Amino acid sequence: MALAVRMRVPCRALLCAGAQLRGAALGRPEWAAGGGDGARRFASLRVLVEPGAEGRVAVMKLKNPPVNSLSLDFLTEFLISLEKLENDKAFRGVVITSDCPNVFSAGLDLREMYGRNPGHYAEYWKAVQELWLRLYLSNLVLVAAINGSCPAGGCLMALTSDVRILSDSPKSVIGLNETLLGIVAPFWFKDTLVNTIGHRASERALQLGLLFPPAEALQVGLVDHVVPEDQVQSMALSVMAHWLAIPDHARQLTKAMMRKATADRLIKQREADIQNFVSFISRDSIQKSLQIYLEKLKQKKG
Ligand SMILES: CC/C=C\C=C\CC(=O)SCCNC(=O)CCNC(=O)[C@H](O)C(C)(C)COP(=O)(O)OP(=O)(O)OC[C@H]1O[C@@H](n2cnc3c(N)ncnc32)[C@H](O)[C@@H]1OP(=O)(O)O
Repeated sequence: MALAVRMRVPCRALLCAGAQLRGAALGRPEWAAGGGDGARRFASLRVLVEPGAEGRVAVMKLKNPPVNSLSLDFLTEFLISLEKLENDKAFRGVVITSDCPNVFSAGLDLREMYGRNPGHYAEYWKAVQELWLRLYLSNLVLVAAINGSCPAGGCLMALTSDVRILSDSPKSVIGLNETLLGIVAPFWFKDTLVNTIGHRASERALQLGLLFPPAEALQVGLVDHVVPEDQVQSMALSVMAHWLAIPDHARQLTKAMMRKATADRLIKQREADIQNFVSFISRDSIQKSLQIYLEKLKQKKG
């Protein structure tokens, strides 16, 4: 039974070791303990982890300004933080939120997917897979407190949570908008969406690259609650308390039962998925689409 509850994801240790090496190579400290909570509060450059009330819940704040794009450095730091929390038996739940105003996460970092070499694309995609697997199969209760815009990879990250709370703001749009960039959401992005909002709604949302405003996101089931911006965190903690009232072993086994088949589809073909990504993203036509999209983002500023 313990084996079933504690599902491990292969290659995690390797990825984390890689991250530590990368950080060390950059000559900066990996972790800084801080504040009165001593060892329980820790931070990397891009992820702040604070213990919440009663110490059973941690709040992870994404801090990769300006838009919390999921760069390789960010992903590796996030995975190390998550592993620390998973390994600390005191923690039963994590609220994931953003430290950047108006943006939860802008999704995958386009600069990691444009103008690089195949080896880099492969390393990056492996880290993206790892993020999804670790979050999707986490034994912790995960609540996404989505306090801003949440496109593409940001939406994928939120979809791995057990509950999503979205701030009621015109900036807080959420969805898998990959087609707008001329790229295609991989099957495991699609599976995660289908498991959340169903097949027909996903088909429409994915083809049109829809970014749902709060009321529509709630209606389609992409998020569970929409609340005023200043209540996102308190709502997340109150929902968390409800989920923590369930015995961990029963909840964890149920979560695994619901999610394992979806995760296994990727686990069984991780290497092929990496190769598909590398050949897709390396195509001249895809690189051109990304270039145009990046230029549009820059022009938007005027
Ligand atoms: C085979 C399948 C392969 C891939 C799957 C990919 C999934 C993805 O996640 S692709 C990424 C999709 N993301 C988006 O479409 C979001 C793009 N960004 C935005 O729409 C906006 O930036 C915003 C998130 C709504 C925030 O808007 P705002 O606050 O007005 O900031 P900006 O001025 O737009 O951006 C500031 C700065 O950040 C850069 N940037 C924005 N998004 C990304 C990103 N995803 N990756 C890298 N960089 C990003 C933007 O270009 C600006 O850069 P400057 O250098 O300051 O101009």
